[in-house]
Amino acid sequence: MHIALLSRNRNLYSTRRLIEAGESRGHSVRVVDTLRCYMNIASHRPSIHYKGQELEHFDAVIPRIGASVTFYGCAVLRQFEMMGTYVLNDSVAITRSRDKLRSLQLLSRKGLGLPITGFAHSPDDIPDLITMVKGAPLVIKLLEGTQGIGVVLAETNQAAESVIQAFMGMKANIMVQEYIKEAKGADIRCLVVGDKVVASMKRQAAEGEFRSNLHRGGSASVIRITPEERSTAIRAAKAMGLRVAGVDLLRSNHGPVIMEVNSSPGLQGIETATGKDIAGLIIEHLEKQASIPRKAPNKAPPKPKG
Ligand SMILES: Nc1ncnc2c1ncn2[C@@H]1O[C@H](COP(=O)(O)OP(=O)(O)OP(=O)(O)O)[C@@H](O)[C@H]1O
Ligand SMILES: [Mg+2]
Ligand SMILES: [Mg+2]
Repeated sequence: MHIALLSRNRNLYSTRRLIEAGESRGHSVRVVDTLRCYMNIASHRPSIHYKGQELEHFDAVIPRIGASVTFYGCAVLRQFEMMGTYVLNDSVAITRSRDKLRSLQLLSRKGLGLPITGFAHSPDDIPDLITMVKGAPLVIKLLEGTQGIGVVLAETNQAAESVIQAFMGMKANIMVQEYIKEAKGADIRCLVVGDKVVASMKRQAAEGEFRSNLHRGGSASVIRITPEERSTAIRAAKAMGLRVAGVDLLRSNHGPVIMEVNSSPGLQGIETATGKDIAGLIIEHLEKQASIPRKAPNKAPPKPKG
């Protein structure tokens, strides 16, 4: 296969590993810088231009689209879809995954477990909002946050109220969530490829910290997940329409609850923690999927609603 790897930087761990895995399985892999793609969208024959030339035909595209380039990256990916190219995760699913509220609403509709989560616009509704998520301690999250930045634990209702007021005053979009105390600062990352969890790891927050993000000093280790956790992760990826996803779960008293679903999950942490060749498994999945004949080149497979 000739594979396009949409990525801003070929030196990133995940990008390097996917090139390595693709080439070692006999494929050619070209790194295409997402932000250097441009296109004439009104053309009868959709195509993509790149650094002065038309891009060649690819059998498959692996999108690695960072949160800061979601909008442009998804437009580029959509163009590949219009050209009939097989994409590992499609643009609609990636767009959906980048909106935390929309994702949680969709997962809730599918009956998946979530922490009690609320959101509101008006400062007048703050006290009610706090009651709705069962009061402090509670977690307040910026919808656009990443790497644990913008995630705050409020220990009292009073603290919660002032933090929410402050965020609202800054016109920041937030959600308020029940604090899953029993998770004890740990979360579980399940890496889903196709309809399987191919690897999972536990991330434990550093001493005195409740956020388990590796960027916040958390540490990763291998973990055995329960059948319920496994099926929750698979159902979550499916609900989002993602073929490859990083599903983050918390172990709560009422079973696994989903925190978020990532559409470009990093490979470094999970490959290091588990010693598994995840990049290889992704390429293997791509080989199987891209070879399935698709009916109309311009039509993407059916997608879940929302
Ligand atoms: N409701 C909650 N109860 C307990 N701990 C939580 C809760 N929400 C978040 N956390 C902790 O805070 C960490 C960061 O939260 P979250 O993953 O939602 O945001 P983020 O990491 O900033 O977003 P992203 O993963 O997209 O970069 C989680 O990994 C988890 O350890
Ligand atoms: Mg997170
Ligand atoms: Mg995320």
